[in-house]
Amino acid sequence: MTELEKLRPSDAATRRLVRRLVDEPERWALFLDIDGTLLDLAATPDAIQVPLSLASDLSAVSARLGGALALVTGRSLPYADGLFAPHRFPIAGLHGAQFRSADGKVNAVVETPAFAAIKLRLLQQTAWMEGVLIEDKGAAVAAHYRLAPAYDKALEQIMRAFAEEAGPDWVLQPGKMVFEIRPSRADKGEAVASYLEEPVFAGRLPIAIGDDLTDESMFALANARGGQSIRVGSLSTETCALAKASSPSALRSALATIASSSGERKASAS
Ligand SMILES: O=P(O)(O)OC[C@H]1O[C@H](O[C@H]2O[C@H](CO)[C@@H](O)[C@H](O)[C@H]2O)[C@H](O)[C@@H](O)[C@@H]1O
Ligand SMILES: [Mg+2]
Repeated sequence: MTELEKLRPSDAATRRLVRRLVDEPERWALFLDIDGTLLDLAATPDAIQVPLSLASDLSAVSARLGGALALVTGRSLPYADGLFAPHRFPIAGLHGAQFRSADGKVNAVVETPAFAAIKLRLLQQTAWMEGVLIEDKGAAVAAHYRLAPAYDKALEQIMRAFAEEAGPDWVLQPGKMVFEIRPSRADKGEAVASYLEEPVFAGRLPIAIGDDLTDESMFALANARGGQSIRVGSLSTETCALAKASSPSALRSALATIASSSGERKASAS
């Protein structure tokens, strides 16, 4: 049994991922969501834990793919950078509204004074909701009710009204125990499409891996381009993802296997 087989990830979708990226690294481009996909979900946005070897594993997998690995997240770009420093990946933050190319160029929506005023009123209007957390992400804002599920409906109403008031440049983005108001000009699918125009990614088949509603647009894009899409963990809503992985830890173990198999190809091929 090869080293690769001893480190077998825990489910079929991640096993296929390992096979693909080990046997044909020149063929694929990898687009990874962060929360609920690379990282286990936590009670609050800042309570997440980044496993020690994850950043270096991601860097090794990126090297194996010739740099064709991007993170596509609802987190802000600076926040996502901080999770994996000193490694710097191509990152699309705020669900695609902040975009850093493989060559480091950044194109991002900035908040307006009117949006800043809306965020302030949101804080004031939800101050009484014990356990609701407002996450200010600059050109986006998230209202979390993971610690206060009873406020789900009331919070949705408030966020819907503010999204309306913010106008066509912003849109309501529901997620796991969260309602967000994010810039409407780009979603994760459009971010992946933009990466696929870049020399590092061009000509490769996309593999999009995510866990939440916001990832459906990149699953659809990957599927439409003849690539693969994997939904991680459990979510009650329908998905267009072609495969399911059991958990972020199953995905992390697959990435560790790929990272540790530098140079090794299919045993039978050797
Ligand atoms: O697109 P992602 O990288 O998955 O980011 C989506 C949102 O993730 C964060 O919220 C979620 O994770 C939190 C920590 O595990 C959890 O407490 C919360 O309930 C989840 O909704 C982040 O706070 C958001 O800004 C992201 O948009
Ligand atoms: Mg996620």
